[in-house]
Amino acid sequence: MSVRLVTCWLKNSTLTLMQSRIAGARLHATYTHLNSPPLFTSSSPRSSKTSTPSNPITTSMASRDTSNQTAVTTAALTNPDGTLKRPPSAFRNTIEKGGTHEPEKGRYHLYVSYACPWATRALITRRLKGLEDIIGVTVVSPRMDSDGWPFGSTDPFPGAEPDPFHDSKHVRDLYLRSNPEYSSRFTVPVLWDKKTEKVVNNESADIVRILNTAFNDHISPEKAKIDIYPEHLRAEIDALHEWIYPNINNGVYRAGMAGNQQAYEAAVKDVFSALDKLEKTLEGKDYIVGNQLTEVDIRTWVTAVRFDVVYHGHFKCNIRNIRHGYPAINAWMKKLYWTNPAFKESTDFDHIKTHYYYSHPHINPTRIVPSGPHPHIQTL
Ligand SMILES: N[C@@H](CCC(=O)N[C@@H](CS)C(=O)NCC(=O)O)C(=O)O
Repeated sequence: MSVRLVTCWLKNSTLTLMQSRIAGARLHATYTHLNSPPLFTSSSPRSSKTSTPSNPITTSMASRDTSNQTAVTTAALTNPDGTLKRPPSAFRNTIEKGGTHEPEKGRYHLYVSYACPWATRALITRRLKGLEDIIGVTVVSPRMDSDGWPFGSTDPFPGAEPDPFHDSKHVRDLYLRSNPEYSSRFTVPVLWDKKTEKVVNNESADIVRILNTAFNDHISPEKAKIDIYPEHLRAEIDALHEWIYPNINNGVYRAGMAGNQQAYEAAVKDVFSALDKLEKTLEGKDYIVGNQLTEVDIRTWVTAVRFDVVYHGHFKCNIRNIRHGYPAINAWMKKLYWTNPAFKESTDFDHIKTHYYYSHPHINPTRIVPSGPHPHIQTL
């Protein structure tokens, strides 16, 4: 029997498809990998024609747009040495005035899963910037099947919705509508252009920055003023992404998806060393950088909020938990949840727990979703 396992992992510039073969009780995985260059560093080359300081999404994204679309034809799980591998995101276009995708009210749509930390980055940013009337959202079922993320019409699950515009059964149908030749992973989030029927971008790190600035002329001055990647903090933000992404955001996946003991132990060590460092960074502070909410908070928070609930158990990141082991991280995480509706309203623990425990049968073959732990963040 051949089973395609898909998981929820990424880098700010990568995505993951796992395809593995289960023969009897044995699981054999084949892996491919493509490295993706880091995005949006302060020193990234930019096109002076299309890039402005306030819009860090560049034409270099567009020029990379199709380069990897057909490059990954088999799924990646781990390398021969047991470490996690992942291919890069394929659609890297932007929304900008004068570009292929112009900022327009009602033209764009986000397809997300509440379970996915990368999709949740986009949801939080949309809410934070007050883009609810500008960009629609559709939430898929958290239970991935052999065709990937199903819409609510295919897999009725509380909170899961049908595709409002097409007869899509799965998110993959959108990708194939956009590009029938597409042969890589069918990941969320997807930023969709209803006018051109194309995926604009499927990389959450890009989408967060697109939403940060592209629609500023369409929202209230108050919301337009919110800038989560401010010029004066960019170097610091970029430097934080350099260690938070590999060791925390992707670190938990490196631990959970490790193919052997050695790879697992190395990953877990990285996770907890980085959490120790983050704890020190957050002591006495409400935000990770400076005195204001930035994209680093958003990108780190989506992992932190899943930590005790799924990464501690399902991904075996169980040296400490956030609740008891990291008071400063815990306080920062809870404060954002309870004081900023963008965070709480983008979080659904039922979708989160169901997705992880259901969708990785190589880790949890019974697909039983554990009763605990209760998401402690819900208690003040
Ligand atoms: N590059 C993406 C990666 C997103 C990603 O890996 N999403 C996972 C869910 S958390 C997914 O959709 N996986 C499906 C698959 O691998 O086929 C991003 O950051 O936006």
